[in-house]
Amino acid sequence: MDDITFAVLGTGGIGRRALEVSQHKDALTPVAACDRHGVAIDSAGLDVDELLEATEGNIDSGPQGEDVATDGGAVAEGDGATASGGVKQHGEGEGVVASAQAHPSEDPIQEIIDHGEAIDAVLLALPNYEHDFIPRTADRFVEGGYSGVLIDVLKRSRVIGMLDERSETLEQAGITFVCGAGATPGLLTGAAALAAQSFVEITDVDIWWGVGLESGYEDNRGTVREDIAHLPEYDLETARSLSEDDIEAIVDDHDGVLEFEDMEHADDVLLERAGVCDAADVTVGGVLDVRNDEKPTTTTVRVTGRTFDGETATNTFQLGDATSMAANVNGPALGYLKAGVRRNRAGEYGVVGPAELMPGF
Ligand SMILES: NC(=O)c1ccc[n+]([C@@H]2O[C@H](COP(=O)([O-])OP(=O)(O)OC[C@H]3O[C@@H](n4cnc5c(N)ncnc54)[C@H](O)[C@@H]3O)[C@@H](O)[C@H]2O)c1
Repeated sequence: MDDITFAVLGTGGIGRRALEVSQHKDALTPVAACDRHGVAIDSAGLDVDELLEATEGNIDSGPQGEDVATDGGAVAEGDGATASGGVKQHGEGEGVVASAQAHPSEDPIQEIIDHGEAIDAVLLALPNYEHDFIPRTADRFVEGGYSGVLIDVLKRSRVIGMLDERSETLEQAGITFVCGAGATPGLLTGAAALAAQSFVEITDVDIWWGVGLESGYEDNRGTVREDIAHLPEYDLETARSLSEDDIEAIVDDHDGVLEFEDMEHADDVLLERAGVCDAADVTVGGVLDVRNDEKPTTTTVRVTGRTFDGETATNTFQLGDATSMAANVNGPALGYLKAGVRRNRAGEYGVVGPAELMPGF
């Protein structure tokens, strides 16, 4: 496969690690990266080591007032450090602007769109507090004349429908949109689609994940906040308005271990749109331990079905306990990105999920 140039929108917990993991994948050249404060663009390839080093301990994470939902995204100087989202601010400049390759921007996403012709794929590692933030960002790429791959690692089922509504527009623009392509949904959805191949009828898909995040906690506060929204007593709106102290109090109340059941994770609709099973047959839950790096439970996908010759069985897929969330989100996201580029170059446009990039059902 020829070289692939790509951009990362959002250099938070996920986006930074995506840049790092890309150094270990063949033929991937990161040419642009932005957060809500600024943008780094170099068509010859970003110096990832410099960018990561400069932004170490300087992650601009979490929601900031209303700006997360705005199209531009930039906020006034100084806003971030005091906002509820909490900027880890140890260097000069907020977020990505601490890198010598980056400059402050009023509208960093637009700057990347304006360089779209030189970018084969764009990974959207953006927050998901506003359900339509990622779909609206896709609209901006269409309006800006972009034709390439867009890929996200979103979690919520309802966003997939919003992307589906845009399928025709994306197709006409020549965009291949790979949605829900992180770990879950993403890697585990693809694993379920593969495990389903033994069966002619699927009765249940059960996804149970474990994440130990002690050393990654600081860098992944955005994800922890979004996960809190899945607890029965919270929703996206209430989770978004929590202060850092509120989040610490919730974590303390649970002794650092948050357990989730029946999560609204898009694995369900992504398996349904691939024809594997009904969304209602898919359950997702898991355990997040922010005080240990060891996983509190082994991540397991169980696919139960009936074979053509009348047997009922369960195919099981497990992740190794030593694989981190960063490894399980970013390896697959970049792998799916490459699969998306292959489709795009073959003239296949529109919305596609991770299960559709596996053997057909
Ligand atoms: N599918 C999976 O397995 C999986 C796993 C983990 C995280 N995620 C998802 O990944 C996403 C990112 O998570 P994270 O922990 O990196 O979050 P984060 O809060 O650490 O990072 C978000 C980044 O987006 C930037 N941003 C916000 N608004 C912007 C704007 N308007 N313009 C430009 N940049 C903007 C922020 O500055 C920050 O750099 C979340 O939606 C999370 O749910 C998915």
